[in-house]
Amino acid sequence: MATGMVTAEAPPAGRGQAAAAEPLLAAADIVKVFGKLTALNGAYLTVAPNEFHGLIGPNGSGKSTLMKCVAGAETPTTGSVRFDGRDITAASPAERARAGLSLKFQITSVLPALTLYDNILLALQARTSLAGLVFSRTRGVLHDRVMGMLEQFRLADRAGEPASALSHGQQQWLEIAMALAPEPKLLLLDEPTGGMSLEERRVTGELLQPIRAHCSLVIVEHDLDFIRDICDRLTVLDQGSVLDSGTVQHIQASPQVQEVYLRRA
Ligand SMILES: Nc1ncnc2c1ncn2[C@@H]1O[C@H](COP(=O)(O)OP(=O)(O)OP(=O)(O)O)[C@@H](O)[C@H]1O
Repeated sequence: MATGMVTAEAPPAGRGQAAAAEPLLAAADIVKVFGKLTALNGAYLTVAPNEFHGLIGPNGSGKSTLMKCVAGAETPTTGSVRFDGRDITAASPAERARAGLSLKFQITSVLPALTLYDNILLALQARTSLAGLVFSRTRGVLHDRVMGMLEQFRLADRAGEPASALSHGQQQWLEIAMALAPEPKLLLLDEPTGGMSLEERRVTGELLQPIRAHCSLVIVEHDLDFIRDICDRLTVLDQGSVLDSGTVQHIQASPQVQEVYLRRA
């Protein structure tokens, strides 16, 4: 858990206050309208390099929609998304991936009939250009990277088995490994511990910690204990707007946040 000062996070520049240094991700003033429904109404999300950031809020508060606006799966009606010094508001999901954004959503993308090894290899090759595949000494390099990812997620001894043989939790870890294979700067996870046992959740927290050295994380989760344990900062959405954003300690002490969660308990 973070041990920094108990401070609320400033809204991003453009909402009245200048940010101290440019964050890795700054989604600002995001509005998303679906027909007559306003799913996001001026939401924002700011993430620093190497930060683990949790996005929480009641059902239907707009968490997944905000993640999709960051990933490019949805286009904001208005607002802006800056990533690693670039405005990516209009960039395609593929362009965002090349810029260093990687996402794993609730719906799995593991290919169950393929081995764990080939699932990771495919994830690596998907981000490697054809020229890179043809001209580089790829096989050996990619082999080391595939096995490295499998080892990091405690799956190396099962490399040759089909992904369908894994437990639900292990499939989630394989998919996180696939999302991390292209070495992104920011990983987006939407409810990665859904359907996991308590022990699998605990291990998931352990497996994620080392990525902090080279990658930031935005994670949507309903398990507040899990998110409090692994995140540095939290943003709380309610009815499409940010209720509060700041360190875990700040959010835990926030009267507005307590009011929303108590109101719905
Ligand atoms: N493609 C869509 N078309 C129409 N309405 C949508 C669409 N996607 C989301 N919504 C609506 O937008 C609102 C926010 O949905 P969203 O899935 O972002 O919330 P959430 O906080 O992730 O919810 P949950 O915790 O239940 O997953 C909801 O009312 C939802 O029904």
